[in-house]
Amino acid sequence: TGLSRPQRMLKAVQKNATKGDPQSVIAAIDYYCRHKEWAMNVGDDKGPILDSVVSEVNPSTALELGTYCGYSTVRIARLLSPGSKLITVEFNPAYAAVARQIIAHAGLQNKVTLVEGGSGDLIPKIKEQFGITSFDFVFLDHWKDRYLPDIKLLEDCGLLKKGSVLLADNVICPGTPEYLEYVRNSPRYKSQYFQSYLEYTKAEDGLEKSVFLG
Ligand SMILES: O=C(NCCCCc1cc2cnccc2s1)c1cc(-c2ccc(F)cc2)cc(O)c1O
Ligand SMILES: [Mg+2]
Repeated sequence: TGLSRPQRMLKAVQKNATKGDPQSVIAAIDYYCRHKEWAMNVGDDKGPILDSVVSEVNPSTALELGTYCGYSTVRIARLLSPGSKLITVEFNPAYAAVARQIIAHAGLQNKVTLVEGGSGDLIPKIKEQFGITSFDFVFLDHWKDRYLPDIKLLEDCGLLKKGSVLLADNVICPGTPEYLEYVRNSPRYKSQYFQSYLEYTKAEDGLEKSVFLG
């Protein structure tokens, strides 16, 4: 059966990107996915919106749910200040194996902790395992029907504080209707929609930024 799609993407990164240069890793993945084969990275339309929110928050502690091949992990980690930490969670071991190599190719492995497992199982263990009291920034990009239960879990575990910023991918396509309804109507969040496009396509998608009000 040969290489998987993530493995083919990794080969394209190893061939075309400069080791230790996150921007070249991002460019190599975007080129591959736009011209060779589509993949579910946040991509180069939504990516700059992600960048601007991360830069504005400048998080000391960040959480990413849904690593996939590490594209958004690299986008986030390259913007973190020295001493800041990104924890990224991936359910699929094969994806995680590729992501580790892509993150390492970008030279960002010291800023990133990749954890394998389901978000529902891992979130309650984060405080004890990583000594983190709360997250300044959370990027949601995993199972779309887990966005809502998982932010409630983050609240219940005391992992959000006043001012914590949530950024959710795919709120239009594939869509996260229950999540959107909740964050847009809850008095505990101030929400804002950033319209964009589904990665590497002309279909509409967007990111929802929600500030936790405590
Ligand atoms: O499913 C998507 N992302 C989630 C992968 C779920 C794996 C994980 C579950 C889990 C549970 N716990 C912890 C960690 C994790 S990681 C996804 C799909 C599309 C898409 C696909 C077809 C299409 F026609 C149009 C859009 C676009 C996107 O940008 C996506 O992000
Ligand atoms: Mg996504």
